[in-house]
Amino acid sequence: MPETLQTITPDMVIHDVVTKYPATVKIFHGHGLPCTACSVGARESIAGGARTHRFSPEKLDLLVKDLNAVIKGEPVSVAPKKAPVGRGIPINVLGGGDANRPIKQVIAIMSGKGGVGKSLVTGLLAVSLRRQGQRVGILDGDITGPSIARMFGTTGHPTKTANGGIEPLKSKGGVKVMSMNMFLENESDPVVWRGPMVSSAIKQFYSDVDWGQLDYLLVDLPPGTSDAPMTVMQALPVDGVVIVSSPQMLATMVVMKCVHMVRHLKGTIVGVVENMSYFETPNNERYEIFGPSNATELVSVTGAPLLGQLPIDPALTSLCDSGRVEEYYSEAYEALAANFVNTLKIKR
Ligand SMILES: Nc1ncnc2c1ncn2[C@@H]1O[C@H](COP(=O)(O)OP(=O)(O)OP(=O)(O)O)[C@@H](O)[C@H]1O
Repeated sequence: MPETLQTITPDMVIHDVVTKYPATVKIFHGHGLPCTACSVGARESIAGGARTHRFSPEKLDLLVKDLNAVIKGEPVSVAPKKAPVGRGIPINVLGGGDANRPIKQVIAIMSGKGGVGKSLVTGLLAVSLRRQGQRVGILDGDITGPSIARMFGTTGHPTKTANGGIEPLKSKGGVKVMSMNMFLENESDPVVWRGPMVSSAIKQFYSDVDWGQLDYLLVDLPPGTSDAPMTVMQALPVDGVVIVSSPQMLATMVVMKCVHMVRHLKGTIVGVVENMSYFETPNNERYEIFGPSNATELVSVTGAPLLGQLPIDPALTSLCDSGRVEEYYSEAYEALAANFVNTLKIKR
């Protein structure tokens, strides 16, 4: 039975309306109300937004009438306007569910603490997904500390495509990569930018890059829960978040901060990964170098499945440093990629 439509009223929060009825985003913009592209829209009512933008009562009535019309598939009084990728457009509204969009799933990889191997896990997950025949891109959202391009050995500067977009660099194995390093004269040049410039670069990496058709765009977020990762989460149509942690109590405590942040932004944690779980000797003996696993706890605090427990492997460091991450093979990463794909199939 079709779901009963709820009548949209001026007191409803803009975020709730566009989350429930994504078609309304273009109507808000058609009426010249940009709240869906602004962080205020996450908590502002339709009437409040209209007040801020000096709508007359009649104009507000017309907007509400059109919002109700569009959800019923009836004609509206304005030309629906394409909404910019913006802060107030909730996670999933721009993304999920549209089988025709060129990038099927945008997944952010996040860690509360720096150095737990988030970038490495992003890179190796992409490698394994690619081996399984998936079309994968990596957007290196760590603008001030990018490492993805180096890991894949993608050198050179991106060029313009025929339609004016930016062509991402492609790794040997076919992973499309976009990273700030590609725009620097020297890889070691620092990017000394304030927050707004960082967020603008990240948005451009999403919207101006010609990603083509992708099954997964993995976004390697900057570490922590500060302004930068929050911007990524708000600026891009993220369908889900994978949290990477390591077996330390401290890391689990910090994971809680990620969980709160993702929930605050109304996102979905699709899985957790425990990196550096153990070291395995050539005789298959396992040592838990950083202490016993706290995967069970990770699952319980996030409410998301454990996608993989990854070993410490000294071979990785030299492969990453020499841009040969795609030469690495480990069953643990193949299992991670398989779990990732299956989990997202279920979520879809
Ligand atoms: N499982 C592992 N085995 C061996 N080395 C690892 C493993 N995981 C990560 N490393 C190494 O640890 C270092 C830090 O990893 P990485 O840069 O991926 O961490 P990060 O969490 O993304 O860091 P940042 O906080 O700077 O973004 C790298 O040199 C990486 O090669």
